[in-house]
Amino acid sequence: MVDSILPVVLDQAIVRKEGRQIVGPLNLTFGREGGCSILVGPNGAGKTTLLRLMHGLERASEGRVTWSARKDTVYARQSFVFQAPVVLRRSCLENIAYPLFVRGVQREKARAEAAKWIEDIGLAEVAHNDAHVLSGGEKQKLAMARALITKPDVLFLDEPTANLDGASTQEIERLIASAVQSGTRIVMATHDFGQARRLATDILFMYRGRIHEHAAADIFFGGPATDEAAKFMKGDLLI
Ligand SMILES: Nc1ncnc2c1ncn2[C@@H]1O[C@H](COP(=O)(O)OP(=O)(O)OP(=O)(O)O)[C@@H](O)[C@H]1O
Repeated sequence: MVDSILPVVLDQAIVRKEGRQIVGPLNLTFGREGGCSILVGPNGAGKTTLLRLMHGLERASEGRVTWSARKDTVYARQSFVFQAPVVLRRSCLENIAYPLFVRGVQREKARAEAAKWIEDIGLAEVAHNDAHVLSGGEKQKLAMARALITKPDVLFLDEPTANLDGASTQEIERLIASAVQSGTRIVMATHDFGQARRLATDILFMYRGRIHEHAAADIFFGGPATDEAAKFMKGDLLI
């Protein structure tokens, strides 16, 4: 078994939709060094498309995305949490255990592991309730636990706290920080600069489908190198 599905390399990767180039060409590598890479940039810059491309939900129209493992391993060892939490028609506990079930882990063992996670996210009392009755913040915590239970090499997060209040955001950020500590590489999009400052090891500033700037978080927040990023940081409209 490989140690990690990383590095992943994007080589001249382009995504076109309806004849329009919406992302790329991108040349990028996410290595094994760990951490939390955060994508920032205006609406429509291509952040979601880039995350989906890496996760295999979009195909490169040109160029390549190359992982350091076979396809089946790559799919098994990465997860994605969307802005709107995805909840399966099952109990809360079974939602969290589900990725272990599909990987062939024995049911009791999977449930025992899920029970630790449900305790950790504060939903033990509703473990056997239908997950659809949870609040938005609770659903997102559930989605995070389900994404993390397999200890993925990489976790993609697309604005995971966009619709959440402060307390729920804090909980999700705790899970993200703890995943980074455990060695999961995070690649995440956010519009929340405070969150980017709290979590990022490096920042990728995206604009019009391209990465305009990629820098260590302290360097980026100390003063972006490009005019576009500086304007964006100031809150100026980028058109
Ligand atoms: N399926 C599609 N068909 C056509 N155009 C698309 C499709 N998906 C995305 N786009 C376009 O691609 C561009 C990039 O979209 P994307 O959602 O990746 O941007 P984003 O940076 O995540 O934006 P936001 O911050 O608003 O979420 C946008 O102009 C969008 O309209």
